[in-house]
Amino acid sequence: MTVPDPPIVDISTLTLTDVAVKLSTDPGSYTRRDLYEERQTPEAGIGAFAITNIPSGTRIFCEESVVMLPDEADQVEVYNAVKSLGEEKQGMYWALAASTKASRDIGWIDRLRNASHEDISSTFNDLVSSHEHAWSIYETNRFTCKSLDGSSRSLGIFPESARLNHSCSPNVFHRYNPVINRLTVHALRDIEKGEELLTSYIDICHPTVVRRQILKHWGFRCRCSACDNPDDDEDYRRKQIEDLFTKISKRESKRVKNESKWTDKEYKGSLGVVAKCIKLLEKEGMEETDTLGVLYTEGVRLAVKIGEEEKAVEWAEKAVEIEKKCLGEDSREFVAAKELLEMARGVQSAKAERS
Ligand SMILES: C[S@@+](CC[C@H](N)C(=O)[O-])C[C@H]1O[C@@H](n2cnc3c(N)ncnc32)[C@H](O)[C@@H]1O
Repeated sequence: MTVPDPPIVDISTLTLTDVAVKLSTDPGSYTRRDLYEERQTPEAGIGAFAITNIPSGTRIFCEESVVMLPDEADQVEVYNAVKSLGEEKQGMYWALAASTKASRDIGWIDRLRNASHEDISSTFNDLVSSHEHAWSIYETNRFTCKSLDGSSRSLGIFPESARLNHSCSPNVFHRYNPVINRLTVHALRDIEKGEELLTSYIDICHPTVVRRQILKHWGFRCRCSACDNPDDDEDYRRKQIEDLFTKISKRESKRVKNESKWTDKEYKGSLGVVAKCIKLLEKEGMEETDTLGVLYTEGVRLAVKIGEEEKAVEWAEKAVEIEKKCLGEDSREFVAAKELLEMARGVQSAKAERS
């Protein structure tokens, strides 16, 4: 039986007001220094370490940016933004790590020279060095900040969260939340006292060789368990996951173009690919919003479409759990997942009443 298209909640169409009216409290801005401390690590500069057991889903950071600039900002704009900060925030900025190499693009140096109306020749070298230092800090510590509708991207510096080192098997999850204009960091699993809090700077679905290549940007070689013991099986599974994501997105683009001609068989085919990928992700313990969260949501849509309401409700419940754990109840993803669950339950009860 083919049911009519359900009222799918597309999170990109949820407006700020839609989400804001569902929020009752302002989360404030905080870092849970009762849960972690910063200290020097042997090889990775400063890191953040749990000083007590931290349960899965705990929000550890909820931080405002000190600098947030459009994606395309250059060295001059970054430097000017930093110099316009108050003394305390500037101090926090300059204290951050600077690991990236100088950019090969030197066009900004001409722009800097042209922008100055004074004779600065004697201090020009120092000025260029300061710009390069500000840029390297920016490049080392920036977090991506997407607008609510996902149409624009900025880069932000959040000086407390910037102390989080990287792992390809992370135990915390970071994401800029445009609803509350904060970067949030949540525990992805139960974290034991003494463990370092590690987030992933990159898409963890890539195999080791690709992850290493991307991580060169930050000037280090990752020593996490996935990179140090690159087990062929694990790498193969990550590659499989990456390929399945590509397949799912290709099928989805094809469906959008041929919506009216898309048959039940094709919906079932897509559901099969999604279910396979979900199984692999569950096995790998990749339980983030960008991996399992996205797939559960896609799976619910397909399962409802071909009349597998029980599966749809099961996955929608899991999607709600994942969004709550990774992003919290004040995220649009959580709100959308709850609405998806209500929709799936609604379709299920309507079917039960009919039969
Ligand atoms: C955002 S900062 C993280 C905090 C930094 N350790 C500090 O001292 O402020 C990123 C930099 O930390 C270091 N880093 C992060 N994760 C690392 C890792 N897994 N192994 C070695 N160095 C790492 C690299 O120098 C990287 O460019």
